[in-house]
Amino acid sequence: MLKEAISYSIDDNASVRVVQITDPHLFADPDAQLLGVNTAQSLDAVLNTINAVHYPADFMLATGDISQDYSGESYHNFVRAIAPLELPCHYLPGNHDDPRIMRLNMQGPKIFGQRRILAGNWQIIMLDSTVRGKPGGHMSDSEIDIIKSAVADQPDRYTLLVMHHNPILVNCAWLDQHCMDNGNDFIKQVAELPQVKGLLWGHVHQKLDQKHPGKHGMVHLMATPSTCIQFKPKSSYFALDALQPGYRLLELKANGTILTNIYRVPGDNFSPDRDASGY
Ligand SMILES: Nc1ncnc2c1ncn2[C@@H]1O[C@@H]2COP(=O)(O)O[C@H]2[C@H]1O
Ligand SMILES: [Fe+2]
Repeated sequence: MLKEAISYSIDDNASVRVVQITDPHLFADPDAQLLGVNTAQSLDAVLNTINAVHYPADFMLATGDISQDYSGESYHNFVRAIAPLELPCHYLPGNHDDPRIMRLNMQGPKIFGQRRILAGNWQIIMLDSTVRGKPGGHMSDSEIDIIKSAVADQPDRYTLLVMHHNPILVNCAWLDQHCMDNGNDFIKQVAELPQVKGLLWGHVHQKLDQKHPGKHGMVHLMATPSTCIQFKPKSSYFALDALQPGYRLLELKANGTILTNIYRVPGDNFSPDRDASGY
């Protein structure tokens, strides 16, 4: 595993620029909807918005729940949808992805499932927080071992840890039951590593930007809106938000700091069924 890293030739004193999209929940059927939103069309709208802002990204991170129906075709639809951006795409599984079907079908010259990305002064580690058959997550000891050996292998690189599930609660009781169930312990362990500068995830279909006091400085904690339906923040029961689909841009600077923000599709073309009680 460790040797399987994808390297980008980016100068050590240059920033690494990343686009993150997450939770597209695609179907084999391009006309299918999730709670009233055509997820293929909302993904296209996000990708068109990313294209329009001409962010000089080096690569894209796709952080899970690529599929909603576990079909191989849904992954082919994803690969086809992102092709016009001509960006390398690194992916990891969410609770709605079957890792085997995902690996088999997320195929293309610029599609990567490798665990490690080396770029500029940074190492990005793609983690699997899924628990087979469950919506909630867990960061296993073997995943934490991957982090520790990757950091030991590249001790002079700043490190961004990327995963699907939220390691901290988002104050939505209905949703927090599906969090990473050992998130506190996970954060405690990785905050001990001076190289770790940020944790990035999806799953909660809403924006979150917090700082966690690590042993060697603040660690960014970042969640990114879905490219389809949005969950209403701080709602104890299942509730959708009228906010539009979104994505995140990150600039991983050569000095280890992270500049980042989330952005949303303009207009209000995507309004979900607000009476929906779940899926
Ligand atoms: N009404 C609900 N109550 C609890 N969980 C739900 C509800 N609706 C959907 N979910 C689950 O919560 C998960 C959160 O986001 P996911 O897209 O991973 O998949 C979702 C479903 O598995
Ligand atoms: Fe999810």
